[in-house]
Amino acid sequence: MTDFAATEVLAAADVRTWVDEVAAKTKPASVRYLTGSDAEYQELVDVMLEAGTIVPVPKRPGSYLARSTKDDVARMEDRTFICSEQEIDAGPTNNWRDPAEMRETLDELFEGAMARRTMYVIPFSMGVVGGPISQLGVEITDSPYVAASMMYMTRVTDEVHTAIESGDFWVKALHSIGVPLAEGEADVAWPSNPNRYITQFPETREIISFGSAYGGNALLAKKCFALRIASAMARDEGWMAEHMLILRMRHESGRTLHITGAFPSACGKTNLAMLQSSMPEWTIETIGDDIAWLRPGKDGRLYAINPEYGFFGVAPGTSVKTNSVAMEMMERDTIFTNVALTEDGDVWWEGMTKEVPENLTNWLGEPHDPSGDAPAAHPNARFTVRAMQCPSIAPDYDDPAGVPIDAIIFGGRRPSLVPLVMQSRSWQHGVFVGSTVSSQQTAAAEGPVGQIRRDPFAMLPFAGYNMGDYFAHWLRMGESLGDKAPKIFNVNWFRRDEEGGFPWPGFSENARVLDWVAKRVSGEVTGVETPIGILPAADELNLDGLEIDRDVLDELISCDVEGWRDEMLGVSEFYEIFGQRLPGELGRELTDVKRRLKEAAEAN
Ligand SMILES: Nc1nc2c(ncn2[C@@H]2O[C@H](COP(=O)(O)OP(=O)(O)OP(=O)(O)O)[C@@H](O)[C@H]2O)c(=O)[nH]1
Ligand SMILES: O=C([O-])CC(=O)C(=O)O
Ligand SMILES: [Mn+2]
Repeated sequence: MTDFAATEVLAAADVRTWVDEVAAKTKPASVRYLTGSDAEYQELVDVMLEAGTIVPVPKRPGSYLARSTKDDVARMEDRTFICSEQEIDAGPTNNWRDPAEMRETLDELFEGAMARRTMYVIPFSMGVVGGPISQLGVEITDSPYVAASMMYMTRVTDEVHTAIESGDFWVKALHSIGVPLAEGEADVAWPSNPNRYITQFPETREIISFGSAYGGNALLAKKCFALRIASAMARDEGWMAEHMLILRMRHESGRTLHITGAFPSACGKTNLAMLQSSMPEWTIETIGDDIAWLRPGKDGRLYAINPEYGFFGVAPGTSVKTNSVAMEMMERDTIFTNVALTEDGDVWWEGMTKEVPENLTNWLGEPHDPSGDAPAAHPNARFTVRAMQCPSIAPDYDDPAGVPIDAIIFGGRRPSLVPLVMQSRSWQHGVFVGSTVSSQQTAAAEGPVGQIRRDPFAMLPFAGYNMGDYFAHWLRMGESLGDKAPKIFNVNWFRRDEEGGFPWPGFSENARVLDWVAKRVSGEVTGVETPIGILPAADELNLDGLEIDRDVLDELISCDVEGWRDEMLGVSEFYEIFGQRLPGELGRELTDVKRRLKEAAEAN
């Protein structure tokens, strides 16, 4: 059954055992081990071209467009399960299933699931193989789209087998689109099964995903491993797995700082990571755009790596004006998913240019109707590209030791109330701030777009265990880091004015906020103490060359006491769901904020 001759990969013995077991159950026509070569990538491309899964994008060498079905365009949070032995260990924010029951359900679904398909075995490393913060995994999938995407997003290499053979830990990640073919049955361009399960078994560190081929549901190294499984590993082993970008700020004086930022899906991580600074004294280097693994180093500081090898970014809204770095990065060797196609063979999406080109083919492959409401590209259309193609990538972005973090920034999409930037009073207060992050929902997940929900640490859909315990883990990390802990901030680029516009110009101008963060880290500015945290004093934000009304800006950096008192009622309600698992420290922080707000209200 197993077709070793095809690649001559000497797979690690326990990988082979697992592969044989899965193949015996799922009954693929053949098994193909990948080693990460260009020839293999080309082979996957050829398979997909033949099947109609992708079409070339002639204007961009080595680039392709994949069109999914209408129902397989985003993460599906209601089909995502944490299968811990005890329900309480999944916590109130996760869907829980009993692991034995879940396995039984999946066992049935996987029976013969890969019939007449090729089963790909993909050894991958998150971080450089052998790095002190790195981890290994093997994904099995019957989707060539998933296999090709994994080759861009992770380090696919048979060195993984050598490391496994020498005893290194690895994660099993099993995926099937769940569409076996009957004898002679023709395939469709985007096969997927509407009966979907994205399951994580945090205790045995396993992932099993069925039915969907969409990124977050199927590229199992990403959200399933690097966040859900890794967060559980990190809790047990004293490190952190976070939904964070990582960037380096380099000042013309030579000073450098490293910052991580946790914003919910489609709330600006990729854009901030690739920021083109509007302040000439600062240059930004990209280290990661979505996931950070952090570990205390020998010097007691917190070090972060980007475990990924590529970017799976949101296309709509990306333009030469908003993110020229990303636009340049996508000029070649990019897999686009669910974008529109122009008449002359280029990709297009809403926000890419002001003018909508004529005669677009929309993401469904149909003629676009410019007079209608439907967008040409799906709002969660994505690009997949290797990190090294990014013009702003830090030359040492894959240093296995990571970079020492000076500041952590939380944020979300809040049309009102939440100021442009704020610093927490302490690590503990920062954990309170992170635990209360909330944001308007975006198209990155199925569900109502625009509704505000709590998304603590931007990890609501990604914590692999009880979120109350996750808060406690953050508090513990702060205790052990002591005065070497990064400073914690909160930002909001998404305030709206009465016309629905963004009063803060955002994008490159966010450099001005990073500049204030840097000055707070060095102690060059003092800020103003308010009940919710430290806000910039009126003259502390550098506004040189920026056209913004002073009153508008003042409102963006003020504390609306009454608004915040209401907000804290919502936080109290949210905290109740954690019961006994809510760390006492956070309850006390909430009481303190409420008291400070009350005092401020009475002083007025
Ligand atoms: N108004 C405004 N929009 C922004 C800003 N930064 C990003 N956006 C828009 O927000 C959307 C998502 O931005 P991304 O940077 O891709 O978000 P992300 O957090 O990386 O998203 P995921 O890949 O889903 O994790 C895009 O349409 C951006 O154009 C900003 O500063 N201001
Ligand atoms: O995981 C995905 O599918 C895309 C992504 O980055 C997110 O939703 O945060
Ligand atoms: Mn992103």
